[in-house]
Amino acid sequence: MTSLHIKGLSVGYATKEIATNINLSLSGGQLVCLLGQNGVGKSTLLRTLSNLQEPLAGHIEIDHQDIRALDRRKLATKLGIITTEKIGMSNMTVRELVALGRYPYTNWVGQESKEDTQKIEEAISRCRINYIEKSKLSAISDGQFQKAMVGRVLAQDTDIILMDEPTAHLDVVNRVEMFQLLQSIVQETDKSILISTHELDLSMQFADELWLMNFNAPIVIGTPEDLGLTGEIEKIFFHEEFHLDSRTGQVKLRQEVKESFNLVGEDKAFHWVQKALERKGYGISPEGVRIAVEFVDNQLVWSFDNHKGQNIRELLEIIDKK
Ligand SMILES: Nc1ncnc2c1ncn2[C@@H]1O[C@H](COP(=O)(O)OP(=O)(O)OP(=O)(O)O)[C@@H](O)[C@H]1O
Repeated sequence: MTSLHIKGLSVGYATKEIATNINLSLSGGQLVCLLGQNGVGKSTLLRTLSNLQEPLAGHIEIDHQDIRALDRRKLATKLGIITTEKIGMSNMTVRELVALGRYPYTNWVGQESKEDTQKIEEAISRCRINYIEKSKLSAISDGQFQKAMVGRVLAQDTDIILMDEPTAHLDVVNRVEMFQLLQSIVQETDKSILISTHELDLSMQFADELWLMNFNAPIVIGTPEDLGLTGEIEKIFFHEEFHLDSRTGQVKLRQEVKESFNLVGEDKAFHWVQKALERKGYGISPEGVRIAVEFVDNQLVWSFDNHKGQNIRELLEIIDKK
């Protein structure tokens, strides 16, 4: 199995160094999510790892060979990358796009061998895009296009796959489907996938490992759970006015709590009432006035200070009037 080792790597541009002294490894059957704020250098790192950009210092080794010593075709049999650049081939069909992944293997006339055909068909099925394989790229949605791009890199059949923001511009259903697809690939094929992403909540749920990139700091590595526990995740998304709750991926405002309530009751009702109270600047504490909630016959029932009601808006109105 192919492995990638990064040793003392510095990445950046002639005008500025973006990240220095990076030491990391990537190998079999792992989905790794590279997280960090805009401009921290995620794309620069991915481009450097795939030899699209020269490192400023250090080495990137695949199977203990420096990638700069491998010719393009050889490297393309070991590592595949999907960047965010749009490819201007809208007249091509989905199948033709996936077939492009075979370029390191096809013979000089570009004819498809039996093995090529098999790999292309496998990639199409795995990405569940059979139903659009004859469609033109100009006639498919962003979500379908992203899956076709994954199909192309799967057809390339490399052990290591890098992707720059594979869920950019996708709706929530397609974003989840993309993460499920990537997880199934690493679990069933033993490939390693490294993606840069802004999807904190999905990364927490699907990644085997997170690489957290922060400005002027070493990259922090660990399982989502370890980094959630140690507070590292909240650190990289630090902001004076809000923070990201690493358990839920939700934004929480740092605001003065106006008043706290002793919220008690059923789980689902508790969750949504708590969310509403926090949005309005209230807190939850056993010392506060009691708010009891239930969820009966698919209906919220709350009671507070001699009032009873069935929706959260009424509860907030009563609290606000007090
Ligand atoms: N060709 C370039 N020449 C000089 N600086 C560049 C170049 N491309 C990017 N940069 C700078 O490098 C830094 C890192 O950019 P990069 O695109 O790698 O960040 P990123 O973490 O991928 O950001 P985003 O989340 O917004 O995609 C930024 O300050 C950016 O302005």
